[in-house]
Amino acid sequence: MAYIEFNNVTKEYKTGETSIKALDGASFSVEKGELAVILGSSGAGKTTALNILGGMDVPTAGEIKVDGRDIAKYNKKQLVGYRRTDIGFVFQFYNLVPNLTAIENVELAAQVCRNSLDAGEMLTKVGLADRKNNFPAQLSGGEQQRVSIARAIAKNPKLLLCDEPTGALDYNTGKQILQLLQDTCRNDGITVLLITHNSALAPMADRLIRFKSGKVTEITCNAHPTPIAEIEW
Ligand SMILES: Nc1ncnc2c1ncn2[C@@H]1O[C@H](COP(=O)(O)OP(=O)(O)OP(=O)(O)O)[C@@H](O)[C@H]1O
Repeated sequence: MAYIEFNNVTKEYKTGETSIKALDGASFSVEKGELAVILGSSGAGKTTALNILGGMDVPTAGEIKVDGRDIAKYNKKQLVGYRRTDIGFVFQFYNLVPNLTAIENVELAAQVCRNSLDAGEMLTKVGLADRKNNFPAQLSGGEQQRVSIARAIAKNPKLLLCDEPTGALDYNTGKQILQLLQDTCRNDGITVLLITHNSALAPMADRLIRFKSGKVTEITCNAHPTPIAEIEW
């Protein structure tokens, strides 16, 4: 059994008479320690799949196994615990607490986890040791995203889920962030799932998962992923 098993998952949103199938029998798996890139056009169901995998949303039907446990069967309390301890999120717009410093933002996340890692060490890892006492407004977009990655990995999560993490960044800054995510996966053994619109990033993946109209239309495994530094777009 794979580390992540997303089996025949459906998510239907009903508003009045109309219903939208954001996911329509989507299936994929990811092995432990892999970097999986999720590609697909707008509205294909990528964010819905990631949110369900992260315990932020629940499926209408289907099975979602993470490390052998079916999280689709979790009750609300179990989902809170799962989100808190097992999942690190990185979003397009950082979502840092504005009136806390960089290190306080990382500590805040680490405090709620049992096996959390040292906040200062995580900021050093993402190259921000000398900016730890700055507030988010004093940091550039790329630096804020580094803090949000430090915050996510300080939880020592099973999965690092990244939804368009470079969507708000320029080319070079975005590339540095992708390098950091690739290094985190390689050096720390964290399983990383990364949503992007940029199909040029496909070669950086151990596994490429393509979504279309709520379904997974293609899964490709790559034995020799390309270092992000060698990818141009
Ligand atoms: N809460 C919701 N209520 C109703 N429809 C929703 C809701 N969330 C998502 N949808 C719909 O489900 C479909 C899939 O959305 P989703 O955000 O997962 O796509 P996506 O592939 O992540 O798109 P994008 O790349 O633009 O972020 C879309 O048609 C969207 O409008």
